[in-house]
Amino acid sequence: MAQNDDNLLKKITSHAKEYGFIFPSSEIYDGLAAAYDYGQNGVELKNNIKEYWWKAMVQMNENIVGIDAAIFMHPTTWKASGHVDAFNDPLIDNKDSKKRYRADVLIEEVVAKYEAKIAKEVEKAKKRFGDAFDEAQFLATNPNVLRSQTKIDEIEQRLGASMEKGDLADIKALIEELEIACPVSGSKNWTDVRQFNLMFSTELGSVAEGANKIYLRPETAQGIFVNYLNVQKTGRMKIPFGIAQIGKAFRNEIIARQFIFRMREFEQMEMQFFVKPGEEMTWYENWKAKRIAWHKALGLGEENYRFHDHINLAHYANAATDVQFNFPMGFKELEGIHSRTDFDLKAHEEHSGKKLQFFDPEENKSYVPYVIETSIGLDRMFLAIMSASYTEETLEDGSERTVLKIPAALAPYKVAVLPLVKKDGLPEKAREILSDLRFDFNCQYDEKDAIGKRYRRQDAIGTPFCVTVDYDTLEDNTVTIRDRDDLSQIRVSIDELKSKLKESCALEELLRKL
Ligand SMILES: Nc1ncnc2c1ncn2[C@@H]1O[C@H](COP(=O)(O)OP(=O)(O)OP(=O)(O)O)[C@@H](O)[C@H]1O
Repeated sequence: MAQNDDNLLKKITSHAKEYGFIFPSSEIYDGLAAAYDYGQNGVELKNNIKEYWWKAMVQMNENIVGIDAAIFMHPTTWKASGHVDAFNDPLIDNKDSKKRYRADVLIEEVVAKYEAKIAKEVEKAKKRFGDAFDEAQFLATNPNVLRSQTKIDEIEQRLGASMEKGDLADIKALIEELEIACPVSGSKNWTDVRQFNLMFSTELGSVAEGANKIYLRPETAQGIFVNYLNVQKTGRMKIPFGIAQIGKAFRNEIIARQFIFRMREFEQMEMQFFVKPGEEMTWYENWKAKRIAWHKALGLGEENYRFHDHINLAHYANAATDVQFNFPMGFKELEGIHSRTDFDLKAHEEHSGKKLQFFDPEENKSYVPYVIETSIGLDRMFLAIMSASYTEETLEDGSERTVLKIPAALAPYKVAVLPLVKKDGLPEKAREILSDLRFDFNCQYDEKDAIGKRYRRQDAIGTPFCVTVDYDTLEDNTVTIRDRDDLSQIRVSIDELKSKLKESCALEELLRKL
């Protein structure tokens, strides 16, 4: 996959719409900015991603359980968590174009340009030195690379420190020093930087009853924190233990764009792992390793992942990293792993006046646990899979195909059953096979058009296997299995069809790799 490939993102967006994965929300009214609906194939892929995550977290770990908390929470929750006072993004307007930007994103784009420069130098050197090329050595010694890297470090340190302190004047100063111009007007005529709170608010109850301002949760984590003792007591959980949750979150992002990468309504898969104070760093490293293994087991290409450790930490964290993925726009955050200390639980103790301590029978004392959080955006995971899977190929016979090489276990449909022709008892035989397979797999049946065209339709939605029923099937009870990726075809007896398909597309195979 090429970096910074706007064209690829456009292709994925239109493919996703054309093949029923993602539609713009309320499209008949010209859509709503940055809101999307998942279509008939999209919802299947999304559910499969959820299942992979849920099973890897909850089913495969005896000390992790799940919950499903309400989106609306008592408003004091968000005071305690710091979101009311500090869940802000710095925004800036260009006075000439009247366009609004996130000030930190404008600065990060300069960093991305230096990163692209480094990548270009590496590419050039690779071509020049061939097999003798030592990338690590090159990165550590090449003067152009070192200059760019120093610049990146300087900018990131300064931005991180100003964001941490909320020093808006310095963020503006940095924009001026870097001579950042508005991409629309080309001018450097900027307003001051202002804070903008990202939480959506609404009112609970009718105004007549005395309305109460409440928020749509901006993260699912707080629903876990306020329930941690309920779960611990009723589930007889002992530290260390975790609580997992999948659910919607809402953020009034200043600029929501890049398809489903940044939306105002999105879904998170979060897990909070409660540990003994002092043991958090061991667990932090442990979860980093586990989460990257979960990603890599999908086979989307190990080179597409990297960790980005935070130098400047949020007020609640004592260590944090992002799992970045090589999206069409370059490497960007896909998941965050944070050591959140006891910040949240202590804050909820203070604001609620309730004790949130765990009694540790081994130590014979009570304490507020420390927390390691893993937090991944479901929609971003969806986009990661779509970007790594989207492939345009020219086949041996010169024809073109667009194929989604989605990991088989996550594909919306695992198998399509296709009678070679629509007569002579083949459709009946195909339906008989289908009626048995559908207990184990999400299947499609298609008898319309020539077989080649039907294969293409399945390629476009990422179905890993097509089972073709032909005249021989009626004679010897065998069918052909066609592989989406290498186009190989094997003949198998109908009796072994299920087990053959299971070998390649059962979620179990993925989970066993972890
Ligand atoms: N607006 C959004 N749209 C889609 N997914 C999101 C959005 N904001 C956050 N996420 C997802 O939720 C995960 C955890 O949220 P977290 O608060 O750590 O994100 P973040 O650091 O604010 O993300 P970013 O820096 O990209 O805004 C992110 O890794 C991302 O996958």
